[in-house]
Amino acid sequence: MNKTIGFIGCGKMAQAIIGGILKAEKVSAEMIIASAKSKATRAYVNETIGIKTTSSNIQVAEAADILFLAVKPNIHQAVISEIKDSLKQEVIVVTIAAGISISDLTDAFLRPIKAVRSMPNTPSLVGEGMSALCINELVTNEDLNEVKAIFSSFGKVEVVNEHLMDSIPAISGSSPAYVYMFIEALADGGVKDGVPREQAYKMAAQAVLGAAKMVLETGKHPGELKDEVCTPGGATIEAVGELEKQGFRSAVISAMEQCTAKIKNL
Ligand SMILES: NC(=O)C1=CN([C@@H]2O[C@H](COP(=O)(O)OP(=O)(O)OC[C@H]3O[C@@H](n4cnc5c(N)ncnc54)[C@H](OP(=O)(O)O)[C@@H]3O)[C@@H](O)[C@H]2O)C=CC1
Ligand SMILES: O=C(O)[C@@H]1CCC=N1
Repeated sequence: MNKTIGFIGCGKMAQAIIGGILKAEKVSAEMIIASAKSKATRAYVNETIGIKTTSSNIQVAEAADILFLAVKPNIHQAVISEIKDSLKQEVIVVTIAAGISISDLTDAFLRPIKAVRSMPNTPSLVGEGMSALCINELVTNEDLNEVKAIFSSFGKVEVVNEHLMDSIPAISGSSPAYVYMFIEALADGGVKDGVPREQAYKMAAQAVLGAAKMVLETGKHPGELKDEVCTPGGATIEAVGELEKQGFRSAVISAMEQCTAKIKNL
């Protein structure tokens, strides 16, 4: 792709996206430019990821054909005020910020812009991201295909109606955090029984990866796949019974409700 991709903000999520794009060889490092607040982040990104970095958000805005806003939601508005007069005419602006709506974006620019609201996740770094997108009416089919090509270079992408966007972080944007907690807990349980910690992490992570692939590749209902593991009268159903007793599923659903409530208030 022969487009300059700009990132304003280059923290954990932007680094995962840039790493994913570069690994997929979709865009070369010279075509990506990012700004960050601290010298430490700029030096780290420049040295470890190999892209150009700058302290000037305006420099990024002036260069970008596709401009990612990858700062926290609470400074989104200030960053847009700073760059709004420096954009290329046909730029596509992509926010990754949780809770920032298309109308928040377009209102802040004070002129019609091509706007994409997205919710990616950090597994983008290893090419296994899950991103949801929605667009405004100025984004053409060609623009959308270009944006989808970028997101699909580092994982899967779904276009959704904007009214669902506040619910996506709980499912796929934030959920890697809970999955890591689950992997840690599985490993701790193994360590408790004497399994060496490194082996326990590998076994737990591979079991999660394999189970996820089974859902995606067999097309079977997760409940059916669970039933296939539960040998009648065996050990797994004992674990399943205990998880139900401890409120495993309702804990996950309540956690997601908290996550979505926070997104709506960011
Ligand atoms: N982390 C995740 O898993 C996900 C995050 N998001 C969204 O991504 C966005 C960033 O989150 P995350 O990467 O976790 O946060 P980070 O704190 O890691 O990154 C924020 C970045 O913004 C930079 N920054 C701060 N102020 C400015 C400024 N005035 N101008 C330019 N850059 C600035 C920071 O610079 P410095 O490093 O120097 O402080 C940092 O690089 C958020 O809106 C979040 O909702 C979306 C999906 C998943
Ligand atoms: O914690 C957050 O607010 C962001 C949104 C999704 C993941 N991280």
